[in-house]
Amino acid sequence: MTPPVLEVRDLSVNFGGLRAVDNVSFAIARNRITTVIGPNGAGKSTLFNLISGAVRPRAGQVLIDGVDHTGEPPNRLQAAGLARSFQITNLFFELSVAENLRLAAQILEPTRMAWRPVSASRAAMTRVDELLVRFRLDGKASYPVGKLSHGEQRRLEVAVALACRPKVLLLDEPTQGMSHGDTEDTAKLIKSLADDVSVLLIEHDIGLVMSLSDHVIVMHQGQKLAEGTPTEVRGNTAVQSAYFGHA
Ligand SMILES: Nc1ncnc2c1ncn2[C@@H]1O[C@H](COP(=O)(O)OP(=O)(O)OP(=O)(O)O)[C@@H](O)[C@H]1O
Repeated sequence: MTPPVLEVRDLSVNFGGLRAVDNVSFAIARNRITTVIGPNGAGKSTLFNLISGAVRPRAGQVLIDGVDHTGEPPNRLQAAGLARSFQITNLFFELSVAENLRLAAQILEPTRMAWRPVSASRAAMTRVDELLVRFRLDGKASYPVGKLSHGEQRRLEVAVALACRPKVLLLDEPTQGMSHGDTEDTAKLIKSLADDVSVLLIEHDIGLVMSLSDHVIVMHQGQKLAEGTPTEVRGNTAVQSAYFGHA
């Protein structure tokens, strides 16, 4: 049987006396959108930090395609197929849109080509062109990132994360701070990503969660409170009282 593309088993971490993530286990399905929800402080970002190698777990395992990658640094996890989008913070604002994508896509070049200038990297350039079109940034390829709108910067951020053709993409609140129109566009874009990549998302906009997700994981006080389809989760009384504020 094919293993899940990403699985976490009994993942835990403490910050001082606080168990920020407490024995959390789940698997995400291939080419599906799985969303983590939960009130502020529930442990969602910490869970992402554990999965992406930013924080080492105290216990538990992170498996990609059935292989244990627990505690590996982000670059090793990226090589194993895991990418994370960082809310604009890893864009180079003074470089152009295309240059940002080229740098991220450079990893697709064979190692023996690594010394060549970025502009001579055929595999990377092909990927950049694909992403520019797909993310509707082709008209702005030569713009410095600092000149893009907030919505365009967020879109570029996701494109940069996808440049290395990951198997799993972690997206932390991809629509935060966006206008209504940009949020709708981004939702459509994320939906279309699942053709190529399995997506794990943190999102607060519950309308978006319900329309976008194939599967929802609910966190509360560091623990997994429930998981299921959006309808199952919404109908769960424990989730209603912990998250929606009524039962
Ligand atoms: N580096 C850290 N050191 C100490 N405590 C931390 C650290 N990171 C997170 N915490 C604590 O761990 C708990 C979980 O935080 P986390 O940011 O993962 O929650 P969250 O669900 O992502 O919340 P939000 O929706 O507000 O972003 C919180 O009580 C937080 O204060």
